[in-house]
Amino acid sequence: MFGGAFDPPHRAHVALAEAALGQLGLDRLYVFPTGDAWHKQRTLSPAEDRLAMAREAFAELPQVVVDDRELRRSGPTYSVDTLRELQAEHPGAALVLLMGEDQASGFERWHAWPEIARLATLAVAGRGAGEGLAALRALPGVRVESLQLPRMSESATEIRTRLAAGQDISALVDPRVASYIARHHLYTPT
Ligand SMILES: Nc1ncnc2c1ncn2[C@@H]1O[C@H](COP(=O)(O)OP(=O)(O)OP(=O)(O)O)[C@@H](O)[C@H]1O
Ligand SMILES: O=C(O)c1ccc[n+]([C@@H]2O[C@H](COP(=O)([O-])O)[C@@H](O)[C@H]2O)c1
Repeated sequence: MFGGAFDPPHRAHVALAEAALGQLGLDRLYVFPTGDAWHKQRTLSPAEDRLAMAREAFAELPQVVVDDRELRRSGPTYSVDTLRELQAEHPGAALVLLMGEDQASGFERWHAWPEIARLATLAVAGRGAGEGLAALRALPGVRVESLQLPRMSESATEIRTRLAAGQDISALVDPRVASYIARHHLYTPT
């Protein structure tokens, strides 16, 4: 499972998914655009736009299923709820939760994290100096895998900032995502 605001999805998200598919031998990767991101300060772009962009961004990875259930769920989005559902739908499957290191550093603040740790192995991609991974490994009962991929500086924040300033984002996102953003006038001052 790979969850995120995907506001917008960018090249690092896709590289992380590819690395996980290859290195962990995943049969399938469910991508979940977040519904109500209780842990983020800002209001996210509309669900339909983030879902459509995620579908475009991951379109070339046949093992990826972009799933809208977190967008349809009411109340705050908790990954533990999604993992419980996946476990019920795929009895006996070994579940893996992907995340970047910035999320790993705050994992002990996630809702019901000990249950998440029982339900899934956490696979973490580097994004900082390594302290997020160390913090995660120090938590009791957490199974951690480290994904090997070059450090990528892309962030959705940078993309939104560049668009607001009228700058080019073509190096940071899939061309189909760039086209969706342009057609729907996303992230530009009105
Ligand atoms: N450059 C990156 N390297 C590694 N992991 C990343 C990177 N960008 C995003 N991720 C991970 O992808 C997941 C979804 O991230 P999200 O959709 O919030 O993107 P973001 O670029 O972090 O967004 P924002 O800048 O708006 O906070 C998170 O687990 C995050 O850690
Ligand atoms: O379940 C939680 O409590 C929880 C707390 C923080 C983050 N998450 C999930 O982690 C994923 C990445 O979050 P973000 O902020 O990087 O987009 C996304 O699927 C969030 O729903 C989940």
